[in-house]
Amino acid sequence: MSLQYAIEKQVALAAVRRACALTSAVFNKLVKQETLTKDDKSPVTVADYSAQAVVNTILGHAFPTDPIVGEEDANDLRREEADKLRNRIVELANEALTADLGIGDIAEWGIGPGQERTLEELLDAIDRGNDQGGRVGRRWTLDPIDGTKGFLRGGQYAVCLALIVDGDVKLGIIGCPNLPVKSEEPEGQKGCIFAAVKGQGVEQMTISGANPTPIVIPPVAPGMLNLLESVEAAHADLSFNGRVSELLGITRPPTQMDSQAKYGCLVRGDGGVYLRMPTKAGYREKIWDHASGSLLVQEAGGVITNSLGQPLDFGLGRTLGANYGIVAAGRDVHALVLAAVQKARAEELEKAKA
Ligand SMILES: Nc1ncnc2c1ncn2[C@@H]1O[C@H](COP(=O)(O)OS(=O)(=O)O)[C@@H](OP(=O)(O)O)[C@H]1O
Ligand SMILES: [Mg+2]
Ligand SMILES: [Mg+2]
Ligand SMILES: [Mg+2]
Repeated sequence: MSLQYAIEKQVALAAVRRACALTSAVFNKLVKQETLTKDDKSPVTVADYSAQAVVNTILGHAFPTDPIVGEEDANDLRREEADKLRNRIVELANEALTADLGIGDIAEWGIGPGQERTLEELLDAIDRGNDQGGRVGRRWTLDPIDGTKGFLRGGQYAVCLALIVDGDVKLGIIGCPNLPVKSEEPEGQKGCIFAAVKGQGVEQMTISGANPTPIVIPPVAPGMLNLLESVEAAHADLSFNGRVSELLGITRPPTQMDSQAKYGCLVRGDGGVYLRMPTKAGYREKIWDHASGSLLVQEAGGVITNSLGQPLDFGLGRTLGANYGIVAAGRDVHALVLAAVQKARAEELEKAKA
């Protein structure tokens, strides 16, 4: 008997691998040489659109009735003046879709030599990401490039794809083209993929899908705890994180890193705590920014909650609803971290009253 979600995992890995190859190619060919135009760079790049086109094309082929909650849409691309951008997307997406079959790939998923798509097909594929999410049914959620700013800086970014059934994340993939395979060798081989299936644990493999290796969050040696946090100060309250570190007696500096690559680092033990508190009232976290990471944490033996200690709810729509931040850590440290977060929050409220 085959494992549950085995086909979904194979297809999702194929899609994420092709999107990772595409984003790496864009960085090497266009970003490094500064040939992206201003329009390509802000607020989303040609790589975000092309990667979403590739992943949604493959999902649409393999699972034609599954809705997709994707970050991007093709509205701006359909404008007359976006013709250059459109041409680039067709070129990049087709290069990725028609590349030779790799580990586990099957041509029936619409990939491999000769499987070019037209501009209209690719724009429609991007717009397949327009599902509104919800409590009932099966759907995918995609962040074609999480950490777009990290991507443009040549730092960390991730291609993130998850399958959600009745609000519960069943499969989560995070592709990190720039992440060192071994954290102890930061200048060594780069590019890894993390894959988690509910009830089946987490694997780390190379960016080509080779050497899948099960991983669990290792116990943290005393004094070795540190925080994994955003690079962008607008995305997380970094001074709050400083106070939490102080309360926990953490002396190691935080690791600042863009994207859900942070969740990959957490599960393999590069830093013991993921902490992300809101910076401004009103911002709601998007499901594609945390679905894959949340399953990784749970399947690697960790705990992920909001700052009230409640589970994250992926059945509310495109967002996680009211934002009480996100706290993730190994099972042995999560309660300690949560207590420190709540103490720091109470101090803040006291100060605001005074
Ligand atoms: N105000 C605010 N608060 C919280 N989060 C926000 C905010 N604004 C944006 N975003 C989302 O942050 C995503 C990037 O993830 P990170 O914050 O982990 O990495 S980073 O260091 O900020 O790049 C980023 O994902 P991408 O858009 O895919 O890059 C955003 O969805
Ligand atoms: Mg974005
Ligand atoms: Mg994102
Ligand atoms: Mg994104």
